[in-house]
Amino acid sequence: MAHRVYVDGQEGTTGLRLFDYLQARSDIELLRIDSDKRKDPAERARLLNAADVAFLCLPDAASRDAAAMVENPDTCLIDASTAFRTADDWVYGLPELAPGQRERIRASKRIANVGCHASAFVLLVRPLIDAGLLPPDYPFSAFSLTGYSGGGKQMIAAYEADQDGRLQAPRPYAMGQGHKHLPEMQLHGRLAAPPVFSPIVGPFLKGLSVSVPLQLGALPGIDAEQLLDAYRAHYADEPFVRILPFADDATLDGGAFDIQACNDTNRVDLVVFGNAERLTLVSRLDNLGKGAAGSAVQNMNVHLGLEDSVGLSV
Ligand SMILES: NC(=O)C1=CN([C@@H]2O[C@H](COP(=O)(O)OP(=O)(O)OC[C@H]3O[C@@H](n4cnc5c(N)ncnc54)[C@H](OP(=O)(O)O)[C@@H]3O)[C@@H](O)[C@H]2O)C=CC1
Ligand SMILES: CC(=O)N[C@@H](CCC(=O)OP(=O)(O)O)C(=O)O
Repeated sequence: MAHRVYVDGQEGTTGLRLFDYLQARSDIELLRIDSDKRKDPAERARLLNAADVAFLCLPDAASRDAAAMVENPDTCLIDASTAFRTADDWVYGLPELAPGQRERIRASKRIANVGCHASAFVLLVRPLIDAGLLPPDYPFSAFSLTGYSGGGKQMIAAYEADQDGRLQAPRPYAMGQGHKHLPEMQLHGRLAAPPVFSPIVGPFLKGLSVSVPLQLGALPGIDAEQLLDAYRAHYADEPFVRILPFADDATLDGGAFDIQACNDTNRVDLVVFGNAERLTLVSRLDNLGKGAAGSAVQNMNVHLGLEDSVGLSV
């Protein structure tokens, strides 16, 4: 029998992308809300409680309201917002996080999907901390370059309407160190303190890359190959994680890193750049794919006991 699936927020950026993934599947029965009722609490509550899996593709406050509407103990919620990513009674929706995470996602009815910047950061640092190669109190920092679809419908509209070209240069933001992904970066990265985090939005739709610089002088005995070995061991059986060989930037992607190379896939690429003194750990993913809707589908697959990759591309 098909799994009944409802997308609350079906006309938003993440919701539309999820629809693309789900519509094509014969094992899914999509429960649709009439467009003019999409903010009607009674209709939303009816569909949320009729679903086996309900995706919340909503702003944080609306996600909290939606979660409170669910009375059916069999409804599994997969929330795309920031609302529950560090909550004790929700499971972090990153199957690759650590041993046992897939089983936790399978067993839980409350799955908090990842933040796009946060997942790209956590996938880089967590295996190295778990392997004892980086200390949790290392003074971490990270840059993230992202496409404007990460800001949802309003930011997409602003970029599409940019008549005077003011948005055509990259724009750093959240410089006051209050970005909403910092708590999940710290908790799920297992860091002693939040990183210094510098996101930058650029004039392209999608694609995201996080860079984490490392000063090897502060990490005696550590080199790039050890870090790559730890990635290879940790991600050995992961269908969506690709470890690139140690790189100098003159050889990869024709001389400049292509942060859109994972677009339209659910893949994340990890690469280590640098020399014997200084390294940069770099990840890239599609912020709407592995950073949002693709990852939400992967979590649903895991929860339902299916192969991670059903309906997703690498
Ligand atoms: N875009 C991205 O790359 C990522 C987004 N996310 C998260 O996913 C969630 C959705 O983001 P995104 O799709 O980008 O946002 P959008 O603004 O594009 O879409 C949000 C949708 O939610 C609807 N909505 C708002 N309030 C309510 C309500 N009270 N009841 C029902 N529907 C409501 C909106 O309705 P209307 O159509 O009327 O505007 C809109 O369709 C957010 O929490 C975001 O932080 C997570 C990872 C990445
Ligand atoms: C360009 C841009 O604004 N991007 C968003 C991140 C989008 C994302 O990951 O979504 P969550 O809000 O669910 O965490 C930001 O940095 O806030």
